[in-house]
Amino acid sequence: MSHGWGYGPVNGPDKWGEDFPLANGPRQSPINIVPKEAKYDSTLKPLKVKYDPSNANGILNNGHSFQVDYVDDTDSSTLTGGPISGTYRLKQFHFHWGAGDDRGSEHTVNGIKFPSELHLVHWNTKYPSFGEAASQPDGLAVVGVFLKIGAANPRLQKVLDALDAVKTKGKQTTFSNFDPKTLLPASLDYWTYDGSLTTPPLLESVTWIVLKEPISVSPAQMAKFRSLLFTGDGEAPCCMVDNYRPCQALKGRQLRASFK
Ligand SMILES: NS(=O)(=O)c1ccc(C(=O)NCc2cccc(O)c2)cc1
Ligand SMILES: [Zn+2]
Repeated sequence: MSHGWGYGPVNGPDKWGEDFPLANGPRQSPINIVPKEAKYDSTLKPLKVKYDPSNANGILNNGHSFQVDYVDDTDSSTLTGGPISGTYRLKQFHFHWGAGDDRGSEHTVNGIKFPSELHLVHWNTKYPSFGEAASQPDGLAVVGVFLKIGAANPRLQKVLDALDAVKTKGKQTTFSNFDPKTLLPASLDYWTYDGSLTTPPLLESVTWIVLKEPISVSPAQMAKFRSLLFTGDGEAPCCMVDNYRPCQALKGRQLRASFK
């Protein structure tokens, strides 16, 4: 692709392999989760999430999604336990979503797509930085949370209210004092497998931790996600929707469950 990657017919997931050969690698994400094929692993520990709301450090439209960034120069917002060893620091969270409620998530369950999926991105502090960690097989841990259409989710509202200020690619604004733990469902039961970033550079450095229980989102709240643009100011506007990669082959990987 001569132009940047995206989700359109010319630069979308089917074309990413031209510039990013890892697209056809052995541990690509997302995958279809088949609960009956997951192996319960009693040695998996409970997830331990400790976030400091004061680490929230802005919200950005990066042209592919929007993300809320966190200050990650200390261990004040971390993920430990679960399938990972050591301490992983929260770097950012973002979402993927569809043009309609019938699609939008990256992972699927028994082939079912959810309207959206939240990703909380963490990096292993055994490495000096996110960039370094992103190139290591145990460098990143992403917690995935499905969003399901239902009652409006008050926990999402502060994020949604900030979207008007980041409508177009490259726009960013202040975003402070937000604890992403409030976005998690009651149960932290999870599936886990070894995978990759779901966008270029598709690095195979992610321990995926996908929560079984979804959180709710209302149709009106989904409309707020869909009000964003892939395009920058002055460009022909293109709605930011369907920013999800299709499921990739399991290629012999084992999917484990933290619950029976
Ligand atoms: N959708 S995802 O959670 O798999 C995901 C998380 C983070 C990123 C990301 O940070 N991309 C930019 C990047 C990647 C590697 C090294 C870098 O310095 C920056 C991409 C996808
Ligand atoms: Zn993501």
